[in-house]
Amino acid sequence: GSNKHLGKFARVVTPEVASNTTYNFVIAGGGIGGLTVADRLTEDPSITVLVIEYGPIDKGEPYVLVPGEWVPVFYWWNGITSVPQVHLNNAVYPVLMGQCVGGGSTVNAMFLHRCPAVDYDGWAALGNPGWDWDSLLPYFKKSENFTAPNPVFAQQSNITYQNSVHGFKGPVHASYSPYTYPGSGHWWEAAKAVGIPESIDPNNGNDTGLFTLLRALDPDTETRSYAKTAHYDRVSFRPNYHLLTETAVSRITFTGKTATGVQYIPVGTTQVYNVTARNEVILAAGAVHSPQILQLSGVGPKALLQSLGIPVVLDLPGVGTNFQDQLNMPVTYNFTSNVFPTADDVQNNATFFAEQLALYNSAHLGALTLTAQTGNNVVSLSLKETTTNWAALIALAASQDPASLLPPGSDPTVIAGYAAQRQQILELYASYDSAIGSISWNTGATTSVYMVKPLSRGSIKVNSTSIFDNPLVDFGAFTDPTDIELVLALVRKNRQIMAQPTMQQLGPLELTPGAALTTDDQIKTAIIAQIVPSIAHECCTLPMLPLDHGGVVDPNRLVYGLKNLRVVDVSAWPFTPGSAPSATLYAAGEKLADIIKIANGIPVIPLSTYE
Ligand SMILES: Cc1cc2nc3c(=O)[nH]c(=O)nc-3n(C[C@H](O)[C@H](O)[C@H](O)COP(=O)(O)OP(=O)(O)OC[C@H]3O[C@@H](n4cnc5c(N)ncnc54)[C@H](O)[C@@H]3O)c2cc1C
Repeated sequence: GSNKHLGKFARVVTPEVASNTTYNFVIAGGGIGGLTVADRLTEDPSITVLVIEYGPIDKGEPYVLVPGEWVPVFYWWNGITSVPQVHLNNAVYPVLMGQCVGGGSTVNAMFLHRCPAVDYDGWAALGNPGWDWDSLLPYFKKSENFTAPNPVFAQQSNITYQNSVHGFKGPVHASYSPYTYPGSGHWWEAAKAVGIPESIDPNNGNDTGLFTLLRALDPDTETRSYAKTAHYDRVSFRPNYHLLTETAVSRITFTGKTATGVQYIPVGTTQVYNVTARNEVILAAGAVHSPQILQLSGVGPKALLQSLGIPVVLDLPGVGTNFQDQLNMPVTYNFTSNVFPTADDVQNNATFFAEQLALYNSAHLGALTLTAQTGNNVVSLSLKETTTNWAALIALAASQDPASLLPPGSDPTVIAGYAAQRQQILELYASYDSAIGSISWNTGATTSVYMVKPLSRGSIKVNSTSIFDNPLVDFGAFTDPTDIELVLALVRKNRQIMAQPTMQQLGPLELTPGAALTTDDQIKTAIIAQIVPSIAHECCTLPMLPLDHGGVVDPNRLVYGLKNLRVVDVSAWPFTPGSAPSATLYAAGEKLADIIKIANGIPVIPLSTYE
């Protein structure tokens, strides 16, 4: 590896230094959850923390820092694909995730959005006190450094916001790109024309309606704000915060049922090291790899572990179940009279790109302040706002037998938890405040139709005893027949928006799925062929649910049946809430740091300090 032990204040350590040190906390994975918690725990100079991250530290390349130069193919888990998706013509799909310090936040599309309050309330209702909206809101504020847009620009671009729901002293920058493509106004008016209300502020607990995207963007430089800058660089003077990069945590070590540390292997080597965690081992390797590490450590469904000869520490049936993502049905167009420029011109028009790059470099303005390939506006829709057929779709979902939608032989506790979740989700389907989908036009050839509240469930299962082999990733896309109907409803809603006069002025011709496809069956056939079952919002594979509901962690995120082992990443969510994950992960990381401090007798800094 290329790590060096850089001296007294530098915290990037070698494998040898790490293994010769005893830490209070060892964190597996340096993404959003891991770095947020590491930062807050090391506020106390007497507490030592080691973060072990599989990937490297980025070098501040333009494709990381400059939104308009973003391409999500660097610092990622290259080469992981799903198992064939039975309900998608047996196609296989990439599994996009970040592999670097900062994890997904280094490579993501920078949308920084909270989810609907009722979704978090739904988490709490499933047996998780403390995870409702009211409990999370102070932590959302603590995590955030919100900068209001220039008032003239806000007026021109339909941006509204409520200062009362935002935080102004937190480490993660939240701001609006100071540029809007001219086509945006056409789409905004079209969405209004079909009756979609303008949102006052989609981060106030109701994220449905029509709004402008908020981004994880430093407004002084218009560069990415991410877990590395917010929770690592910002505190890089702390000698008690160690980071070991390009190293895989290969398993958790136990004495009896107590986690005592981890084993790790520098990537590209076979050398195994051990490190001790005096207080806790904290899992933060993301929704695919946290369950992989647990299973390799002997914690998971007994039959799976035994099939690979892994000694069983604890038979815990929920580990690796309940896998979810959100789905994207891209709809593409030819426009006969679109307005120049569009998001596509950043990619396709070298003259426009050069102009915009010069503007960005000189004044931090222009199209490169928007994440590549994206526009600025989104509509987020409840089921009732999506289709008049909503009651029939809820009835269709209610008529399913949960057990028959999970793999044969699923544990009864997992089935019970799935049934409880479905009941909760059906209530959310009936609510005007919870989104089932979102639609956004990039101002050029593509509209993204996201279905964000699936009922289908997949799984993560180890396939070998080596951390360096990919686990089997099954999205389980469309195992519940309701999900495709929801996508269909969203595709039809998108057509309604495109049919409005202000969009018709631009002359859109739908290329895919294609204007010629008009019947439900025709469109559904195209959805099956063209939908992407992931928008890199993988989650929920070590769910925070009661143990008799297939849960893996309790509301304090401690793994059931074991001591000193906690989960702080996206894998602990019970079900996917209706927007993008990162804002929630930053807030949850802040909350979990307080939970961990209290459990370990470490003084907590009062939340009021951050208001
Ligand atoms: C291309 C892309 C676009 C996205 N767009 C958005 C967006 O616009 N808005 C949004 O909110 N979210 C977006 N997301 C999702 C968001 O970034 C993730 O949900 C989030 O980063 C998950 O946080 P986490 O802490 O759970 O895990 P991660 O941030 O994924 O961190 C996990 C870390 O653990 C490391 N790791 C894995 N295995 C091991 C091991 N064995 N040993 C040591 N380390 C290990 C990984 O390398 C990774 O760095 C996007 C994600 C991607 C990939």
